[in-house]
Amino acid sequence: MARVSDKSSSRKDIGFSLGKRDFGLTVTNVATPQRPVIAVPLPPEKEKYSVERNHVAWTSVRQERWEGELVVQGEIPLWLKGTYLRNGPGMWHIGDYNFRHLFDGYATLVKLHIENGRLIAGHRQIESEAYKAAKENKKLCYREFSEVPKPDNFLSYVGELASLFSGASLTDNANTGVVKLGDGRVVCLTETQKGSIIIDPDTLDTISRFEYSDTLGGLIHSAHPIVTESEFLTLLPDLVSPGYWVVRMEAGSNERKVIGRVNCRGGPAPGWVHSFPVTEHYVVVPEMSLRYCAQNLLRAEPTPLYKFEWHPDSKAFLHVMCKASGKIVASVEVPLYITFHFINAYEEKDEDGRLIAIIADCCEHNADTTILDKLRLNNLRSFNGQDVLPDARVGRFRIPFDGSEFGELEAALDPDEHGRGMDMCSINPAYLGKMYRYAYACGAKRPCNFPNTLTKLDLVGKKAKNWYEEGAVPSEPFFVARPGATEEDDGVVISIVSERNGEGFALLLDGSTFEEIARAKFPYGLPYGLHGCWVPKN
Ligand SMILES: CC(=O)/C=C/C=C(C)/C=C/C1=C(C)CCCC1(C)C
Ligand SMILES: CC(/C=C/C=O)=C\C=C\C=O
Ligand SMILES: [Fe+2]
Repeated sequence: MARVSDKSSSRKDIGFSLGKRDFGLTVTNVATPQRPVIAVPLPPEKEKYSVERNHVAWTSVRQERWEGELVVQGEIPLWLKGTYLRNGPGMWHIGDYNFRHLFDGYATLVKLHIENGRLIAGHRQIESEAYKAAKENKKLCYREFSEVPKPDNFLSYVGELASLFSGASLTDNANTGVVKLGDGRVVCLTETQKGSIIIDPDTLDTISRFEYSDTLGGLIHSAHPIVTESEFLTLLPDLVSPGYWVVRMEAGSNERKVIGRVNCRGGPAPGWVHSFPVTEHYVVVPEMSLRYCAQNLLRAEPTPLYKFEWHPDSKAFLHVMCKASGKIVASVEVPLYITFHFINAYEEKDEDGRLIAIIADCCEHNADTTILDKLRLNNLRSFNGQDVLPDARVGRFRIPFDGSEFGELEAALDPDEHGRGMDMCSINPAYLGKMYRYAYACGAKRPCNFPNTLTKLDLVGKKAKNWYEEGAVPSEPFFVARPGATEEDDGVVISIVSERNGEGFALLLDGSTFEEIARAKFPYGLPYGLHGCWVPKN
């Protein structure tokens, strides 16, 4: 078993209790955790799929924060210097009250600081207003993805029902992703604009809310902006006059400026936009037929589609906007689709170098909305060996530039290559918006109820290579390129794995061979997390 050294045992314990269930948080001394690590014995073979209620992936993080050095098995390349940060909803209860959906949890940031082949890890809760209010009042005070405060405490805490429309009751629980802006600031994000929170990548301290200094307004945005050294691009859905504002914020600024606007072509509201892709010159604006729903926003009890509504009759579209002019240069109807995550996009040229189409790839759930409800915690916690994860594929859109009304959607490779599970993708960032070959994602080794493999996709060779360990739930494989690399897959892939026995480890795979190069055990398993970023050390 890996040893764990603790470099912060003198830190003061400022544990607190969220209601009756005591978290005993902020225990930084891992040698004497407040609760023993519960080593759940592996069930006998015949019962190996007995209901997994206590998988650490779906269990609230056991301490508010921890930091220490991990023992590394294998070898971390010496060129890898920096901090991997991963964000995600890691605390799913307030006292005895349990949240329902994976996306409801309060944000848990994890760091892996890597230097000279050594690894210092840590995790910490983000001090959003929503989290602090829950701690102080021992109850839900803001609207989360599916959770809504009960009228009495909601009214007493925030004031009035109209606060929904002003945004005052919406959460700022920045639990989806984390990005490093071109100016070095590190920001945690979710789908509400107020849930943009600057953190310190070394200490994981919450610094302040990221205030957008413009007057663009709106309450929500895409959870996945496109961030480069020079800019931050995002989409602001307009729920009043259905459409999307495409906006750009220069590195170093807090002011977003409008590039252009897309009006929706179908339905009563914009389609949900969790992410979107760009090419070198264009922004692709997806209009899914899973649309925001004002009625569902107001509901106290979630529906199986949460804040959304499925409108297949309203059709599905992809719009292409020129980044330089803001003009819409193509807008096509496409087959119905469901995606959280676009992978990448690029411009297709003919032999004379003329642009003939845009190719956009995503993790596509076969236009089946049930994936959203499959991510309910009760479902995730009740795996009993049944193969209940709906099929997904790498959906490849082709948007022709010849004035056609329709675009195409096909699987980019045989979905059986990755067990027909597909989500949580990354690419080599140097290939953003460009023709690319490789993507890394989570696939499925069936039977399963959640993606359980790390998968390297070769979109040219139409093959996938999968990493799998029984009972393991790995998070998004995140690619970090080797400085000076000339091959697309020359780098490492980082993931954090939660194990069935309550343990967990950081895992490094070689980006090219997809073989394990190192792993380092945490003192205790961490809950599942969503998206990460890399903060290089120069
Ligand atoms: C964790 C993740 O991937 C998504 C989180 C999404 C959230 C928190 C969405 C919140 C929303 C509301 C609280 C009301 C308005 C609609 C919507 C943006 C879905
Ligand atoms: C984890 C996930 C989907 C898994 C499906 O197979 C989606 C996460 C979305 C938010 O980031
Ligand atoms: Fe996401």
